[in-house]
Amino acid sequence: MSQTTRLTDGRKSFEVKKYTFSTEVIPRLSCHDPECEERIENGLPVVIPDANLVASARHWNLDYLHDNIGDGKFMTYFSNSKKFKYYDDKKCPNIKSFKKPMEQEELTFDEFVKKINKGKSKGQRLYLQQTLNETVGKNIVSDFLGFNWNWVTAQQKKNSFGPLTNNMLLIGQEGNITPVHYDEQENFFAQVYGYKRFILFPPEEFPNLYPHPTYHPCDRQSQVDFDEPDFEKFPKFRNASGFETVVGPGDVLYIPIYWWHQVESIPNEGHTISVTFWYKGRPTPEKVTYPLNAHQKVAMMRNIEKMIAQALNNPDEVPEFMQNMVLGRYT
Ligand SMILES: O=C(O)CCC(=O)C(=O)O
Ligand SMILES: [Fe+2]
Repeated sequence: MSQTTRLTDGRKSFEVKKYTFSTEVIPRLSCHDPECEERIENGLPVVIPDANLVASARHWNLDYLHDNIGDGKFMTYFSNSKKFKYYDDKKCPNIKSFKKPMEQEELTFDEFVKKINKGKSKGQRLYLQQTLNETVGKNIVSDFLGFNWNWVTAQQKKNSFGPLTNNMLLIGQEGNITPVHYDEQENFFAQVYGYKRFILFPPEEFPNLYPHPTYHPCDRQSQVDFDEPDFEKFPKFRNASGFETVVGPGDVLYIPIYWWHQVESIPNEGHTISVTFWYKGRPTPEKVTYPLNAHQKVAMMRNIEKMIAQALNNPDEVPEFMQNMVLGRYT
């Protein structure tokens, strides 16, 4: 029997699966609370219930989007399990034995809605993940313009984030899971419809989470499966300890750059709808201070790994090269 635990978003409470690691709750703070500002400034996650970032989209649901989103194409992922583990198509040739963990196809919104129902009979799940673009209909444009750009742009300026790179629309079936990974951008994650469980780990947890090599299609994703952790292969995963929360309609979660996150659409209203606000990170400071922080060290490791892979010009040679460099010398 798998154990469960209860999590709340402050309004509703949910029974969720209990994993092997311990977690603390991510603080939920008003956008007017100085502590909320402090956390964002210090690169710490916080749930903000009253930023009204996507209040203009509070009426969004599948029917409304179906009628208003237009005839554009939406990248949709198909998985035969609950998990949607991201992979980079361009890196697939680097690993000959790599089996794609999911399929992807660009669909119109109408096709997406129809395929959700077809998928159900085949035990196949869908997850739409598409950057909002100019193909959307006029009502969606108007909702988009009504986002609280004042608040989010003020945050960007105050915290010296780089430019906004995109707003990704995510529509997932309940039960869908985005396995644990980190992104190289700052993210104000806005929940529109339904509830999502977020499990976060700070960049310091890099050694406990065993990310795939940078040249692997699943770069930035952990190799550890939370449902069946292989402690022999990944012994330090026993030391992992994280943070978690549930976000519901109207909530914003600040996910700091390089913070690990697993995201689970909680079974409740059939599906979930979210919009991301991704920003480039802060510029590297002119005067570096020491010791470097964990996120700077992760960025450095990535650069060194990429340099080695590029210099060898053959991904197959990287593991032995890395081992020769480290094993028995630094271990
Ligand atoms: O909501 C999800 O399923 C994934 C979201 C995510 O990974 C992100 O916003 O960076
Ligand atoms: Fe992410």
